[in-house]
Amino acid sequence: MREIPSRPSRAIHFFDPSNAKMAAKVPAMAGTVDVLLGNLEDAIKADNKEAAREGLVTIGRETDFGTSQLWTRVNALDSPWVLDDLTRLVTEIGDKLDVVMVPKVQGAEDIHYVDRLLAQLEAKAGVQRPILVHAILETARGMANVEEICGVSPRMQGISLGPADLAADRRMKTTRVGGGHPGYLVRSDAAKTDDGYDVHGEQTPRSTYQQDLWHYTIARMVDACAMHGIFPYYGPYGDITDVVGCEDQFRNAFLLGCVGTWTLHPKQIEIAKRVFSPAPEDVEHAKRVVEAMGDGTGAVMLDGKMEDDASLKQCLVMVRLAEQLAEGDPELAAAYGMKG
Ligand SMILES: CC(=O)SCCNC(=O)CCNC(=O)[C@H](O)C(C)(C)COP(=O)(O)OP(=O)(O)OC[C@H]1O[C@@H](n2cnc3c(N)ncnc32)[C@H](O)[C@@H]1OP(=O)(O)O
Ligand SMILES: O=CC(=O)O
Ligand SMILES: [Mg+2]
Repeated sequence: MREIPSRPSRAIHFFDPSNAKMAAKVPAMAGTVDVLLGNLEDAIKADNKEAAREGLVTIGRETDFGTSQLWTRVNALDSPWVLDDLTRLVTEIGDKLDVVMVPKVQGAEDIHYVDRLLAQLEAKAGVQRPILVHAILETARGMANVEEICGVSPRMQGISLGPADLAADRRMKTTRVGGGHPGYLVRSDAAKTDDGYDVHGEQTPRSTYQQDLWHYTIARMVDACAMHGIFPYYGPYGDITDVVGCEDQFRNAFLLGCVGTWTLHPKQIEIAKRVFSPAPEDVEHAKRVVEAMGDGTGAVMLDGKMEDDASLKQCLVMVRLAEQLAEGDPELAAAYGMKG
């Protein structure tokens, strides 16, 4: 493969194939969410690992996924389950499986191993196209090696941030699954008083602004992915009830360059689809810039602002994403004024 296929993947929706109630919902979700991911790793009880694997084989065989992709997250490479996960899934449903997500990737050697194993299993099972690989960025060593990981195999489809494991591995002092922390903030200066400085803000309140714990990590991941032509994603937002905080975290990732996110609960799917589809007003503006820029060179004024080759390129990113999403979604096509 010379180029990783770019398909909509705004929401990578996690389900537990060993949970009968959840698994029963999957066929009806096919075609409504960009990616359905059968999770075999964390969040699946050790006693249910085999049931989850077999549940995914059954779902893979029996479900018509329509426009949705089927992904899996296999167990970690140092676990007793991963060899059977890969062997069973590729030989039984390899033709349906688009992407294998590999957790806790440390370096190029992990991807080499999965790459070789997939090639052997694909050949054995007669799978006609390569199954792609997606790494989770959730160890400090993986973070240090992120550029190398992104470029190590032509199967590399993308990378997701794994904020929970990464926080633990880095020994961050948080206890959450993704999202921010109220203690990670900056504070305005203390006012000077006759007695010195009003450090507690008793007379002159000092404003605080919560900072983004994940800014550095996401930005570095985005650069590493862009450099190698693969796709970056935010990961889990564990506070299912905080739909507002979830939307903000997703939007930060979208603005920084991510193409999608994980969804852990059905209520996060709508948020992900909305946030990772460009806003119609931004698409409208981008189309006007493209129109105004003519052959794409020089500088023009539009609404009092200078536009040139560089802003045109940003606008083309927006328009092309909108066109891609409009192709499979009549409602978005209408909102963008594009052909569905
Ligand atoms: C750090 C990491 O690795 S994150 C990735 C690993 N974690 C996961 O994959 C978690 C996936 N999600 C879940 O397990 C669940 O959503 C939980 C445990 C968070 C919450 O589950 P519940 O307490 O059952 O949620 P809730 O009661 O709101 O569910 C409402 C309905 O949605 C269903 N549902 C919940 N989550 C999902 C899901 N991910 N996919 C499909 N259906 C789901 C429930 O079965 C329930 O169905 P019902 O109305 O027929 O009873
Ligand atoms: O697997 C995801 C994480 O945040 O850890
Ligand atoms: Mg993890």
